[in-house]
Amino acid sequence: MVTAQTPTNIAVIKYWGKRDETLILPVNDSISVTLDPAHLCTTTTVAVSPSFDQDRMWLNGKEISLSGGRYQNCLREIRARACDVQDEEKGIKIAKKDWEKLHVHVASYNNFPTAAGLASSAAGFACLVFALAKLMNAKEDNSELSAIARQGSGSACRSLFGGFVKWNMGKAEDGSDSLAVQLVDEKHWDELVIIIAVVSSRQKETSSTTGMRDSVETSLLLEHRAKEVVPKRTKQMEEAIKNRDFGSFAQLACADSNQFHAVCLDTCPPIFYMNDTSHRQDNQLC
Ligand SMILES: Nc1ncnc2c1ncn2[C@@H]1O[C@H](COP(=O)(O)OP(=O)(O)OP(=O)(O)O)[C@@H](O)[C@H]1O
Ligand SMILES: C[C@@](O)(CCOP(=O)(O)OP(=O)(O)O)CC(=O)O
Repeated sequence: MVTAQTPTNIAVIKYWGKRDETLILPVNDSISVTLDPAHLCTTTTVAVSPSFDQDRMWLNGKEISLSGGRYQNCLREIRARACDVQDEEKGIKIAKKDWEKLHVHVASYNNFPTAAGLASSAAGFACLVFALAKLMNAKEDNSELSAIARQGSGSACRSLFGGFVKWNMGKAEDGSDSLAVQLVDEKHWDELVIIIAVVSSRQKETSSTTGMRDSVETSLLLEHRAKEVVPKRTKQMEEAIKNRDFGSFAQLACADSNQFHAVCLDTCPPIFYMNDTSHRQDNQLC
């Protein structure tokens, strides 16, 4: 049995739009900051036993179906990388080839609202992949694991690292170069404080997956954003982070967030992720 804890991450240059829905390959690079694990995080326990007759998962205490492609992709990819496990003290010996036949049980808890816009899928899939990799003794490093977590939820690839993280969109059709890299670790800018103001803990009306699919199909602004705006803005953001230049960082993050919401509004049917409270707080902050 293995237990892992993974924090969520908040994008300051946002991922919005896929060029491949199955492999979860994005239309632009993105940059995020990973929160302190003491705050918004997922805790996931994975267990294996010869008595389990199928893979099962409980999320926040309720059983969920693992039949969806995203969970199956993560399980399959980690199983393919499983290695021998031997713990003489505990009398455990599992050979590499046995993992194909063994089933896992997963229990996961988010200590913050699920599916409410706080990146529960990011912390959730990163934690699941990390815990499975430890359980099955996979030898891959965190960037390699990020490419697997990405197949659970795009933003999850960035939660495998602390500090500021970049998800390189990559070019390869098989997604092999679409992975996360750490830009700077959590100590680089430790005077930066992130305040999360929860304006609603209700489940969003449009999931990120559906929302970005509609945007890719209908928003011309998305195409302009991905091709013209984000490449330049990503470089500027990397520079602001490297220099701990809060003025530029804040300006770029606000501009990117506003453009993301503009793309949502440019989508048919339009998507609204902000409510009256968010607008009131925006007015106070800007
Ligand atoms: N701890 C977890 N382990 C595995 N999967 C999870 C976990 N938490 C959430 N998920 C999955 O992620 C889905 C929610 O993802 P969704 O992208 O809609 O919302 P979000 O990630 O909270 O918000 P956003 O992406 O806008 O920040 C859940 O329905 C569930 O399938
Ligand atoms: C607005 C975002 O938070 C969207 C995150 O979308 P997801 O990663 O949740 O989407 P899927 O890949 O379909 O699971 C921006 C971001 O985190 O970069």
